[in-house]
Amino acid sequence: MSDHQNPVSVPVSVPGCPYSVIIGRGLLADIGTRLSLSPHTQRAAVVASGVPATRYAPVVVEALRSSGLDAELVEVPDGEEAKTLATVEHCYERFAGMALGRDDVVVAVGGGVVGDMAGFAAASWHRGVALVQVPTTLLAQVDSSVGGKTGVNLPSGKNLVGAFHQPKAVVIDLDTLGTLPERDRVAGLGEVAKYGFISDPEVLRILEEAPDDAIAAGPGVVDDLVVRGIRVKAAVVSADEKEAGERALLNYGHTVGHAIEAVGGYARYRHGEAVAIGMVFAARLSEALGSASPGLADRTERVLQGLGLPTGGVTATREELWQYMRRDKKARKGVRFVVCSTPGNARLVEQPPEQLIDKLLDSLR
Ligand SMILES: NC(=O)c1ccc[n+]([C@@H]2O[C@H](COP(=O)([O-])OP(=O)(O)OC[C@H]3O[C@@H](n4cnc5c(N)ncnc54)[C@H](O)[C@@H]3O)[C@@H](O)[C@H]2O)c1
Ligand SMILES: O=C(O)C(=O)C[C@@H](O)[C@H](O)[C@H](O)COP(=O)(O)O
Ligand SMILES: [Zn+2]
Repeated sequence: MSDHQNPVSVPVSVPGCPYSVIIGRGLLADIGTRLSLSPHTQRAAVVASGVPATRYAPVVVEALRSSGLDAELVEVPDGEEAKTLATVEHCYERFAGMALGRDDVVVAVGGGVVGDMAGFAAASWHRGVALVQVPTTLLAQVDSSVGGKTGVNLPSGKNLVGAFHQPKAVVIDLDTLGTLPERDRVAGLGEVAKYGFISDPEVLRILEEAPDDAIAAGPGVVDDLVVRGIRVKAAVVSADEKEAGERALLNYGHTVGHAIEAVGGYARYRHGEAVAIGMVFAARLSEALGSASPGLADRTERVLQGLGLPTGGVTATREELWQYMRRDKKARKGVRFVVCSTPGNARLVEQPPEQLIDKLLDSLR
């Protein structure tokens, strides 16, 4: 589908700050030529952790230096437990040390954790500097790098602090998936499957027909899945940047998923795994409310299990889960959930009966 000669470009038409998502292979070595930064940009803080900090961020730093920028690696602690204000503060201190100014740029190289955390650092440093996303996990390539949701977790809940801050560009180099461990490839497929339930049923067909190819994440099936996912995400955020309506559908499976992550201290589950369990809950809720025809929940479990994603085994009590679900950012008078009627069609429901929610939470054990 795409290589460094012919990358695919998907436009994100957010009013006032449109940008492109460039998807291809071998894109990092000349990334500097792919970004249209301000002519006043002098410095770039390249934020990364873990394997991307040693393997991909140095390539990005070198490429930006070749383009004339004063680029520095800002290494941060790795993993969901490090998606905190303390890590953001560490970034601020490094930005201060390199005199990162208003015309300069933050480049996030890594998974969704680094993208969200460094994105929030960019949104708040000097009240907002330019951001470029270079996602290196499947989850970040198909979801988190696009749309401008940035932020960090608190012990009291997931992504409770943050800002909408759109990137200037997103550069997806699919070759980086070659070093991604299987657990993270599979977790990313949780968000891929989500697009099948809320918008593009063809995604589910692909996951059902070729689960092993999807898990392998080699060239071919995964390229198609990333482009399909990004097209859905770009269309949704272009229509509803700040989640006044339709964007909430991207939260399918997340009300329970985020609660499961938080109860586990952000250490037990990958985000995509927790969302998978949350989608089983959402499908059962959809059926129980008569919003979906019978069979949706069974199909959900089959697809997710076929990919090696968890569909139950939750040890948290319903009281623990409620504590976090009540703080969900979609909540109004009460907790709101995204339900699915048929694959490709989803909507929000207000405050389903608490007894029903309790019964369905128990069913996730
Ligand atoms: N902003 C959004 O719209 C949005 C959307 C979905 C998810 N998220 C957030 O994304 C986060 C989850 O992201 P994630 O699943 O990418 O996890 P992650 O960022 O923790 O990455 C998982 C692990 O993979 C490593 N890694 C990254 N790229 C690698 C590579 N190419 N090779 C080897 N190792 C690599 C990381 O260092 C990390 O150890 C959650 O915090 C979630 O809330 C945000
Ligand atoms: O982009 C969105 O909007 C999403 O909801 C995408 C989700 O996959 C993602 O996990 C997001 O960070 C959740 O947002 P939140 O507002 O519930 O924290
Ligand atoms: Zn998500």
